[in-house]
Amino acid sequence: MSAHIIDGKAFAASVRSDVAKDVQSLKQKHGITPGLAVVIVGEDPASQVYVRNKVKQTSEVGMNGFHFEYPADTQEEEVLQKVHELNNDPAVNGILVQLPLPDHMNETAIIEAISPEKDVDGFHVVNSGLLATGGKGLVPCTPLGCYLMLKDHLGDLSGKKAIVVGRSNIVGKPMAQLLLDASCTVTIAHSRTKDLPAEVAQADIVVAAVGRPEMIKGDWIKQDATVIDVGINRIPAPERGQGKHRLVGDVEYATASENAGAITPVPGGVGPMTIACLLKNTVTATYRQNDIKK
Ligand SMILES: Nc1nc2c(c(=O)[nH]1)N[C@@H](CN(C=O)c1ccc(C(=O)N[C@@H](CCC(=O)O)C(=O)O)cc1)CN2
Ligand SMILES: [Mg+2]
Repeated sequence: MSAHIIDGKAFAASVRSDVAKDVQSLKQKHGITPGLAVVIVGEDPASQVYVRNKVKQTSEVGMNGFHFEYPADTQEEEVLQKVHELNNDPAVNGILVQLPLPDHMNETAIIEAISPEKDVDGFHVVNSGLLATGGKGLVPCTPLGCYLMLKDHLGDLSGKKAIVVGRSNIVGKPMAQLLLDASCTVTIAHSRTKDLPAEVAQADIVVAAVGRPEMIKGDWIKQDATVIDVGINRIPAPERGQGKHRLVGDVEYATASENAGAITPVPGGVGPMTIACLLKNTVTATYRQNDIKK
């Protein structure tokens, strides 16, 4: 049977609509307009598209957006200076520095310079520590989006076997923490995992975040499993014409759809939820900074 398609685009629209209501209420009841500052360094075309969408959606939900662009050869010190300025700006409730940064910059140093209360990407070590210890921090947007889609589709996740393929600090590890927190039995798989097909075949929930096109084969997927595909890979598509490309995920979508109970598409799955959760985190940060209970 063909899997249910989890429509991340529609779900993201509903998250944004809830965010817009919260923003309206913050303005009316408290006279506060949440502000999100986005910093981008360099000219990576994909990053520029993501940042443009972040800035556009920030204003669509009624928040103030602040956008700072730096050329690729900017010194790290200049970006750190901007982060310090934004940390001290009361009109700014959320700060994010778009990744990846140019090679000469120390990504960790820049992320750690962001005030944890304004770190709406949830990448600061204080926020990862809070997530790991069950505290109330800010949760990275992509895993938060995956988690919300899983909860919406499956309801109670407790007791389910979940596998997260990929162990990055920004997706794999926080995703595993969220699933563990929801009482799943969690396996984190990576490039050294022995017999990955056998590990995947046991999972009720598969989160693929390896960044390798269609690496997870459809026939590995257990019958009726829920598959969340974080990968966004651009591959050549000569069938569409010379020099053309298409997007695929980390999961072999067509064959996985035959076994899975539900699956996220690429595009239109996890990607749109990343930006919706960024806006959600900015509202959460604003509530907390102003000691307002929702
Ligand atoms: N500071 C951050 N940097 C990066 C993050 C992040 O969360 N914070 N995540 C990614 C990029 N990203 C947001 O920044 C992002 C990626 C993809 C999408 C998205 O909507 N993708 C579409 C397809 C778009 C396309 O055609 O290329 C989809 O999946 O439908 C949104 C946000 C790395 N950097
Ligand atoms: Mg992300």
